[in-house]
Amino acid sequence: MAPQDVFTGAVKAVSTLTTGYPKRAYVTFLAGNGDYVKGVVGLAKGLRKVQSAYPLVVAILPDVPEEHREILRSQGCIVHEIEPIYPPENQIKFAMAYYVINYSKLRIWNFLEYSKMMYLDADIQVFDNIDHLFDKPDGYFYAVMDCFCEKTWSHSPQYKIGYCQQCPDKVKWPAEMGSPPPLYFNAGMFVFEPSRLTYENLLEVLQITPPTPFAEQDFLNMYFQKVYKPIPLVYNLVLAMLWRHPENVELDKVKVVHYCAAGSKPWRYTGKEVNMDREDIKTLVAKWWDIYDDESLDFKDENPVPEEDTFSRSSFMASMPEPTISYIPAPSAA
Ligand SMILES: O=c1ccn([C@@H]2O[C@H](COP(=O)(O)OP(=O)(O)O)[C@@H](O)[C@H]2O)c(=O)[nH]1
Ligand SMILES: OC[C@H]1O[C@H](O[C@@H]2[C@@H](O)[C@H](O)[C@@H](O)[C@H](O)[C@@H]2O)[C@H](O)[C@@H](O)[C@H]1O
Ligand SMILES: [Mn+2]
Repeated sequence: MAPQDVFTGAVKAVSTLTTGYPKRAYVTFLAGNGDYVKGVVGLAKGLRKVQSAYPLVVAILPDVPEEHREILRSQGCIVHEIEPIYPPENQIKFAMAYYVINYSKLRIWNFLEYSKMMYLDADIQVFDNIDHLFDKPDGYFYAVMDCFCEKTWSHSPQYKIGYCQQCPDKVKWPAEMGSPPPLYFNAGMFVFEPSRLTYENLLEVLQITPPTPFAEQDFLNMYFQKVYKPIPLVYNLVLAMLWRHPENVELDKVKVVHYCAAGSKPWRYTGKEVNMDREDIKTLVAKWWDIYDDESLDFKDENPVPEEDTFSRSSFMASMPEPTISYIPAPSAA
């Protein structure tokens, strides 16, 4: 079966069958014992600030230390340990060497207790409520279009001729190069449906797909090409858009900011890298810190439950209908 056929024919997630209630959640990914855990804490607090109705699940690799896992639980996150996924043997030079760990993100398709999820990178912040995206019709893959103008794309034919899907009429795709590349999304944010069938097929297809510079982002673009639906950039502002395509950006309307430009990770920000001394970047980094430092946004655990109950409680909560009130995650599931 071609990838997209498997996707559209996918079996609904178990949760819809067992509870009748569509279980929804945000999900992010955390690897290593470094400082990305600060990104996840910021994201958890940002979702609380916009009163999201859904919990934040964190897919963590085994190398995330217990201390970091505890920090995440104390912030109301539901912590799921996953096994890494590696691409087939290859000599590829990834755009960033650490991108090889990002294939592990694919485990989230196996989070079958949820019928619909929104993946958000840990270097993303949500400044306005975006719960409505969960109501988008099933059967598609929703994400924001990326930009090809940064040096990270210098390996690509589009970069070499100065073509970018964000401004397809500026440098037109030459007819002699065939049809222009299909619309390409940034994989830092997307709305998807967990499914056993899709999950197993993703892993099968991955093992026969030669890796490419943008790792799992390239792979996901290939896999979901036929069912990909672009959504407005207000849902994932890739920072490079500010200097590459300012005409496409209305900063005061942006709901989600993706701190993916080199030097823009707020928890590591020095302002020294190219473009990092821009006033809009300084403002966006400060906005991230305002949330991270806001103690009123810390999770209040009214009825703590000992850790060993975490999973039983979360599976119990998994069978309960979604809370219709603001973001109060399973008291102890986190
Ligand atoms: O050391 C790392 C590197 C990456 N990540 C996770 O992998 C995602 C993708 O990496 P990154 O956001 O740095 O890629 P970019 O969007 O900047 O290309 C991050 O947001 C994190 O969720 C992580 O947990 N630890
Ligand atoms: O592993 C590949 C990564 O590729 C993407 O990041 C890139 C991409 O957006 C480029 O277009 C930008 O130029 C670059 O800055 C940025 O880091 C995703 O954000 C990330 O989640 C992950 O999938
Ligand atoms: Mn990112």
